[in-house]
Amino acid sequence: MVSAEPDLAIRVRGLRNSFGSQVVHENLDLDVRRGEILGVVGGSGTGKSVLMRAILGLRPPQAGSIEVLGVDALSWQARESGLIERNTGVLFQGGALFSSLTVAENVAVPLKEHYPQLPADMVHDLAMLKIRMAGLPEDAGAKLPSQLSGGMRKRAGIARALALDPALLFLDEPTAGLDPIGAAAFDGLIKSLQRALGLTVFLITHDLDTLYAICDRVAVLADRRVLVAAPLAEVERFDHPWVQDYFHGPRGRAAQAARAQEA
Ligand SMILES: Nc1ncnc2c1ncn2[C@@H]1O[C@H](COP(=O)(O)OP(=O)(O)OP(=O)(O)O)[C@@H](O)[C@H]1O
Repeated sequence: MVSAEPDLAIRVRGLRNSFGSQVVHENLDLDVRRGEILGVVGGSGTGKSVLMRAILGLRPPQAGSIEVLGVDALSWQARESGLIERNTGVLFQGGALFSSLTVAENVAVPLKEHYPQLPADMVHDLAMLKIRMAGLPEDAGAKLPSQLSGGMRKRAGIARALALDPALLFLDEPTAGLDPIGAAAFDGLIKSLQRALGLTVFLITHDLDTLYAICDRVAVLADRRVLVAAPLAEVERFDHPWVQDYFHGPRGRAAQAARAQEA
């Protein structure tokens, strides 16, 4: 069960995922290093979310191996022990908060599930701490998700993802639907949390600004596998039509120019 590569937070080898006759991944390999923010990009339908769900153990693959924090994620021991679940926080697309619970109650859900013996006032205090860490005002805790703006709902989702003090954070298109200023602020939050807490972050995004602002490396999904996983400068030079369109099309050029101006 102990990994031969302790600097890797996630190690995927030979992954195959399919739905009926549709093969989404074939022989896919990916490494995520401890303490990095890895941006995961690719065209729509290339299987970014399916990959995240496989790593999280939500949908077993047809073939391949997945190690998370040195543990074989596909083994029954990993599933039974809840070890990976306790060490991972997830922000799904749209936030996936319970609409009938307040923000504080939402953040308390994983705490109550994993630590049922914790006294209620301690659960509440911990939930409020995570809410503040996510950059929300104190009074957001008592509100329902429907009473928050889209950006605040995403912060509430981050607060819940941090509830169990995870080592790994999974974010599925965290800035989708945010205005550029809100998106930049959210990028800043992810980066500062990653630094302060030493998190490893697996970040699915279509947002070029996010890639340039906070990602240490970028993995590109295409042709059913990870084409390249490397620092941006290297990925930009990768010879593949999708990569060239994405990074050197009008939006890619704009994101690069914005970065150059800030530097
Ligand atoms: N439960 C499912 N049943 C059948 N097909 C599915 C299922 N989940 C995903 N797929 C298919 O797998 C492929 C990859 O889906 P996925 O959601 O991972 O793409 P994605 O890269 O995250 O796309 P997007 O950028 O649009 O969110 C798609 O063709 C999708 O239709």
